[in-house]
Amino acid sequence: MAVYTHVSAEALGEFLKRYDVGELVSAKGIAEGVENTNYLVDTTTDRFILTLYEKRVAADDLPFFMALLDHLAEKGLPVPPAIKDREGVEIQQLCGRSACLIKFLPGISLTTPTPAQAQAAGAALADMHRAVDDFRGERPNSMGIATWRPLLARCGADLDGIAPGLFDELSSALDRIEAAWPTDLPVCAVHADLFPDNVLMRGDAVTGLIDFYFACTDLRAYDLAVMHGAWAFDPAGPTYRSEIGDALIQGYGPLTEAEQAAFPILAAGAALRFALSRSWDWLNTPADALVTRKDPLAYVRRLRHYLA
Ligand SMILES: Nc1ncnc2c1ncn2[C@@H]1O[C@H](COP(=O)(O)OP(=O)(O)O)[C@@H](O)[C@H]1O
Ligand SMILES: N[C@@H](CCOP(=O)(O)O)C(=O)O
Repeated sequence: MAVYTHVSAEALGEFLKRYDVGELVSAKGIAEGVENTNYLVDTTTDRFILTLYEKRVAADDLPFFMALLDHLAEKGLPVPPAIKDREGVEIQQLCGRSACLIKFLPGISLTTPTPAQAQAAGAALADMHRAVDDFRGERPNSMGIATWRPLLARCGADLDGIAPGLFDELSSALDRIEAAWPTDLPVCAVHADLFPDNVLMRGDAVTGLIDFYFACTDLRAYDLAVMHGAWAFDPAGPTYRSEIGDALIQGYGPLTEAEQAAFPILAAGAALRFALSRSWDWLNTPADALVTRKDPLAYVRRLRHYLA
């Protein structure tokens, strides 16, 4: 459930008057998602997503995310830019939160992708990386390799409550990953969280890349490595679906030799990143919270696969 902040019909009707989007017809809270409050909003002229940014998205980062979305939309990518109000403003305040009215994109979020869908999604990631060639915005990765050791330390011995020996296992995985992490690969603006649920599709066609709230400047092959872990395994983690992994990489197109050589360690790093962030959430989200906690062990299993 991802409606943390309730927006009354009166407040929303008043908010929409800033825009040239007609009158409010209906608004429904969207259950999917974990980070922000999202509403599906219908007006007399169109359909939109209203997002209120909750504590995990820093207000200072919103200009980077919105500039990136504007840049990609101008290049024809299927991403949802924020709608500008009559004065050209994208980032607003509503109910005490930063908020944006966002273009609605058609399509459905994937759960179990087919090889053809994985190929199309890999190609869409490559399109994005080409399109940011002339994007000048920069944002350090707030969940990048430099943050993994401090996060591991913050989780600490409590990790062993998730699975016996987990702290030691993640510590030695991090030692290996840090020692082998490449520093000289091509860097660009990356999505950094392009899981199947962040890709909207109709059949085998990508109709939307959404949820850019981890986007940052990092190794471009790391973006593909994040996708590889998220797409090419069964959800619980132990079974690698090579036909999906191959289709994703084929869709993305050729990596440099150095990127290919580094790919297993990048994929291990990505698996560790999600094992750690999910572990932190697991340990710090009450079991009766509105949000469904995601299983950290699904990413520990992927980590074992990449480091085997
Ligand atoms: N621009 C959009 N167009 C259509 N649906 C969207 C759009 N943005 C979000 N959604 C829907 O809302 C859900 C949650 O959005 P998401 O950005 O993933 O939330 P969160 O940031 O909280 O994880 C998505 O799974 C999708 O169904
Ligand atoms: N994709 C991450 C969690 C981030 O959540 P999102 O709803 O913002 O994509 C995970 O699965 O751990």
